[in-house]
Amino acid sequence: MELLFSKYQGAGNDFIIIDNRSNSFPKNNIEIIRKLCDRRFGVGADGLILLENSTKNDFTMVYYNADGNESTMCGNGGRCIVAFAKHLDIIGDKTIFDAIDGKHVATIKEDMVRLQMIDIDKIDLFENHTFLNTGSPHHISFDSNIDKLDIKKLGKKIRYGAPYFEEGTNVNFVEQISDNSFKIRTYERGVENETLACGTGATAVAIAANKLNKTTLNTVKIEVLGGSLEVSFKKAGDQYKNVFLKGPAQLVFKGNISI
Ligand SMILES: N[C@@H](CCC[C@H](N)C(=O)O)C(=O)O
Repeated sequence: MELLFSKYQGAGNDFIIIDNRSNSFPKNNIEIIRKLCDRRFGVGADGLILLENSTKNDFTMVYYNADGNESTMCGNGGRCIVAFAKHLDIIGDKTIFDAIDGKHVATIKEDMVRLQMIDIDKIDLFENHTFLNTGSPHHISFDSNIDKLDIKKLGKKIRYGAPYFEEGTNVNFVEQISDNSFKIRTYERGVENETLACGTGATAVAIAANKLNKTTLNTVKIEVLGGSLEVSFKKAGDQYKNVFLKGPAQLVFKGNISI
């Protein structure tokens, strides 16, 4: 079978995106998804995303990690699928789409996509880390010199350790740069390595930083290895609402591949 795909990247977090409105993609074949994401034997990507029909909104996003398993929300993937839908003329400059964690509103202007994320009302604070779910689970620890860290080794230990075990978590190492900017490096579950950016991770770090009084501002800049992201939110008591993730989402190339 010949498969038409597009490859997108958002701050260096890269995805294969496929128009599956015809339901012809073999979505239960983990091996095919894994091979397509393989950087030597396939197209190469951190994840694969299907654009499918929605009965209520513009489209549905279905997300798979590079290991072939369907996973929870992907913030950068969500921004990239908005750019893809716009390139397909499915949407204009605004959209509402469905994803595994619910309905998402987004806007696109040139290659910048601003995506609404879920509201957050539960943040677990521990002595040396913070844990919260922004559509995907995130373990966050603040450090002084994250450039020096072996993210793959440290991240893997936390991802497979207690209390996460097999289900796992994404792991973020964070360094404060200024009042409202932070540098982060993320180990992603399902890629099982460091990626150049993680959107749900950037969102989690911005909210954790506010919760821990590391910033009092409600627009936070997040520097990642692949570029810059911006997270804004409204704090209402213990809740964080109107959470938005903003950053670039760009087409890298399109192609056909036999599967
Ligand atoms: N890259 C993502 C997160 C994708 C999901 C994650 N790997 C998981 O399984 O939790 C993002 O941009 O949010």
